[in-house]
Amino acid sequence: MSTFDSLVEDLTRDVHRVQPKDALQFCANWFQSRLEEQRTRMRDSFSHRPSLVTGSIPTDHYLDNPLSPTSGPDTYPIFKPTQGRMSASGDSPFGTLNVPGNALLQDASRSTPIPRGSTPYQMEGPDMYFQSPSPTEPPNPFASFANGAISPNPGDYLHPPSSTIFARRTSVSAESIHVDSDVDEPLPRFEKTPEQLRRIRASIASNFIFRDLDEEQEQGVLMAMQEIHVGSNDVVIRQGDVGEYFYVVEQGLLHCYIRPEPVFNFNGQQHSNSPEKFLAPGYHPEYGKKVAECKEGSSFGELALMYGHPRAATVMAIQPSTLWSLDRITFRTIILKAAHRRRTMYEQFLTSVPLLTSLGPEERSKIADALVSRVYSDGEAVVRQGEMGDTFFFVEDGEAIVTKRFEDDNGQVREFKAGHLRKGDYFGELSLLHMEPRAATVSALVREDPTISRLKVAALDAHAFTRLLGPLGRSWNGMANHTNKLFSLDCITNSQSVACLASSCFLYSHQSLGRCV
Ligand SMILES: Nc1ncnc2c1ncn2[C@@H]1O[C@@H]2COP(=O)(O)O[C@H]2[C@H]1O
Repeated sequence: MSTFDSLVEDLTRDVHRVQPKDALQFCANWFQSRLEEQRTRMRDSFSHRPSLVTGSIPTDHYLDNPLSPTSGPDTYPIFKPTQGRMSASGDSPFGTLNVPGNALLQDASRSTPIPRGSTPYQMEGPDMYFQSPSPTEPPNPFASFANGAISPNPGDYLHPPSSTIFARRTSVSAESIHVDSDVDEPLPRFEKTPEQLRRIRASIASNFIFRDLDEEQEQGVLMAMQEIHVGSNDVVIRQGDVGEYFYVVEQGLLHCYIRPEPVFNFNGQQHSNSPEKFLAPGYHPEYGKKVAECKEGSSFGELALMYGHPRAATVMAIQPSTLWSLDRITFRTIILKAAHRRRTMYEQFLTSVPLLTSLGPEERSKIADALVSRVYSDGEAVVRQGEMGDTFFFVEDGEAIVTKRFEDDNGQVREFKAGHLRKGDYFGELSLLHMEPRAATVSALVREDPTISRLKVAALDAHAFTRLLGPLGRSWNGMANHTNKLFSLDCITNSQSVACLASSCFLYSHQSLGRCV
């Protein structure tokens, strides 16, 4: 697939997911963020080559222009987290961004913090809320490239988040965050009781947004969170607003609504939406169509924080609910750092995988973003023979055993060890390639040697596998055909030792010929 085709495919998926009210603006932002991501990668690869670092990187690879908000009228009262119940306040949504380390508050031309109470101008219509840099100018989606302002900290980039978080979407740079440095401006901290900490931990336990955090990062997140209680019908987020907080639901129920796109006639006049539509089930008279429910353990409000877009939906409490809010700066700083660390770790790992040697750094980077780590206890099965497969795996750490069952001539089921997988080996592609049940069982090695780590695999779902490992299609087929011709193989592993079964006999070869699971 060409780069263009794969970009369009990614964009189409994101548009379907977000269903933006202003599709053109969304696409413009999307492409801009992709461009930034690509520039960031280039900058990264330059910075890993010392000879190129000084003086020879094109200036635009260093540009990361902070947004330049201009004072304007507030459009909404907004609910802001307080240390107790949520309160309605007429303050600017930018007011609470006035925390240490927020580069968004640095107006590039003045280099002074934007005062509390100012907000970007918003063009307001019955169904439209566009951000504009000035009350008199239309929004310029490419402003950060057009004005050419140089960041006060060259090379100070906000890395795009892992695209595995939120289906391979990338971020728009709103704050400059040093993802590589350990020294950060202090993030907000709110003291908590052990009971509160326990409740937050329970609420985020199964939330994938927090999966990449190490202990210290998790601690930072826990301390920065604030408890909020909302009553029925309280609006927590309004579509079109600037995003300030991300929320985790501890208990309760909230609904997300999206207002319909405005419809224009040929004269450019807006049709009023038919009132009957809003009386239909699933519609809120003011906030539009219900698109999602947020229950215990789920979260919302991440999109605007990640991509610098206005809020994509209105979120309203249906029942009294307890939420934990996380401010935008902590969210971006910690979550992005974790994503960056994770990407770097996987990129390094993938360079050691022989199968991927033909791929370029950018392709490896995409795979790195799509991988999800899973850990298995000794003897636990990762895939089972006979089950349909929807995932492909690399062995990230530890070791795995491949076993195969078969019926002997007497009709008895027998099992034999068909392979031993180690770091860098892979399995699970056959059933994805041929849409067949798993040809063998792969389980975590039962360790007798205490120096061997627990089995950790990096998993790639079927969709990502097809998209990202598509370029290897010929190699897969080549391998499969080759091995089938040679041995009528049911099973060969990727290790240097290759075990295979042909007509109930074990052949043992020392070549890496093909695959089994
Ligand atoms: N279909 C949807 N489209 C957009 N946002 C959604 C949807 N379903 C749930 N949401 C959540 O609603 C939130 C509104 O604020 P954000 O745009 O920051 O992030 C959004 C998502 O977390």
